[in-house]
Amino acid sequence: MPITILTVDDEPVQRRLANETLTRAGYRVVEAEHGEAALRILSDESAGPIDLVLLDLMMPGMDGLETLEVMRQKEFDQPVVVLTAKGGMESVIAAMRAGAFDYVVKPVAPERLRAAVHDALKVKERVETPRRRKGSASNASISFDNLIGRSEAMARVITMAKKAAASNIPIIIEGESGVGKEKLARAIANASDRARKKFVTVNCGAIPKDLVESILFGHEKGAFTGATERQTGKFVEADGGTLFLDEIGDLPLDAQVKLLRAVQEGEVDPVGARQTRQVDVRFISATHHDLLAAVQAGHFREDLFYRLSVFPIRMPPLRERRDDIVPLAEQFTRNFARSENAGHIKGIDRSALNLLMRYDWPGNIRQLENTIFRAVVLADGPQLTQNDFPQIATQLGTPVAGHERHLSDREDRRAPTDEAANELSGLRRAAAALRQAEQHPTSDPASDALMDGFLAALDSDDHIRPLTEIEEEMIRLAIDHYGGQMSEVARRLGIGRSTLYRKLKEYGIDPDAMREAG
Ligand SMILES: Nc1ncnc2c1ncn2[C@@H]1O[C@H](COP(=O)(O)OP(=O)(O)OP(=O)(O)O)[C@@H](O)[C@H]1O
Repeated sequence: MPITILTVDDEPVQRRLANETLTRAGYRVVEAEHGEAALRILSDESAGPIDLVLLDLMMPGMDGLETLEVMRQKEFDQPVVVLTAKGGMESVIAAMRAGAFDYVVKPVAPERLRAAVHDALKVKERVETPRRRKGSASNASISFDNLIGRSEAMARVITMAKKAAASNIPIIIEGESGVGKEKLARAIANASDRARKKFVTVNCGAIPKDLVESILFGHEKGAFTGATERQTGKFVEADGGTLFLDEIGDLPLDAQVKLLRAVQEGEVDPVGARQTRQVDVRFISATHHDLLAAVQAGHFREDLFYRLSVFPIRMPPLRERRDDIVPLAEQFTRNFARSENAGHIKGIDRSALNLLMRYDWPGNIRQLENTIFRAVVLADGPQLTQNDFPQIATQLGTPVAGHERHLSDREDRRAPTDEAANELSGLRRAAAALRQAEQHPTSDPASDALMDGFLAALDSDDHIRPLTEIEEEMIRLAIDHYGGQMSEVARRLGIGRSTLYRKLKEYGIDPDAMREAG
């Protein structure tokens, strides 16, 4: 079966252009003229599997972003490349946040489209290969020693978790999705005296409501229609070991009653069984909800809450422990370079690390891990650089610089594309950035220049800017770029530290204030 791409665009001419390029590259193409039609095709099994979706963002009715969001809710996990008109950066950023793999600007240059599709399919294929992605240590070897936690916040979490590991008290780990709650739970279990016993996980949010009891507590053969075999519940499975109740806040109220009994008495009643069964289980629960608020709203039983949260541990999101970003990124790079046979990648450079440090990571460590995976699979050079993170660069407002470079790595530079021909030159772009800053007086032109990682050479009237202004901006840029490490700043600028400090005074630059404003 050839690889199939679904192109979704309300404009027939655009569809035809994209289809020609894709068909010529050997793909099978299926078309939809709006979001609803695309979702119908994705749900229709007789239409055959769809490997990738090329999605226009601007469409009447359900637009591209809405379509992407519904796709993700319905768990259609095909990579999505979005199409945008020039100037549609806001919706591109939103689409990237919603999980789009890449974007291409209309009019679409054939090489650019082919490169985006090729890259997306390459990452998809690697994700789907059965061999386990080794970004992290395997479950059995997870210990406090291989948990990365250089930040103070994470060091506190680990100290608390070590204390909890020594006892048998129920622990609840609170934190956003992807912060590492399960990983911490495993480290606790592996450091406890139950280390050699089972660690059983239940995702309470993923169990269908009418199966919760049977999955947790088990059932006898014939206990209900469809119970053709006896099933040992998760509690019995974990007997003697640790039971990890993930997303505990999603447990339905009636299952909470039974859970309370199991926690209090150490007894479970398999569905349809005549006798109760004693179990010896250590509980670690996790939630991304505010469980106390759920108690107050009547969605979670107060008695169960107090039982489970004897020892609460709050895991801060990655954006509150930025010191962990660099060691995590370095470790993921090393591990993926090994597991993905990308031995040519020796590490990750400063420019990339600086970019990753500036991003907020709404999907936390899991998102960072996936981002590095994608970069390792696609990078050609010996080091990952900021150009290998076009998605992050786009969301940070540096799309052109990041993306353009990303393109040029893959395109024939001798044959300028329509898109390349339409790009503004560096100088013009710098002037445009400055003009934009003028139109939004709250934003400071210098910091805009910092954001974009380049210095504007022209002012709003297209005249060359004075050297002193550029020097001041360059110093600010360097402080930002090297995270406030002043000896590095001086070295890179090619001046002595005392000259640097004199200039800071002259321009009224306060590196500490800059760092805090971060
Ligand atoms: N300290 C760490 N060092 C290295 N890798 C980590 C660390 N914490 C988490 N990870 C990795 O990040 C990913 C997400 O971690 P984990 O599944 O534990 O998060 P979670 O908070 O339980 O997520 P969810 O709430 O979505 O279930 C995993 O692949 C895990 O191996």
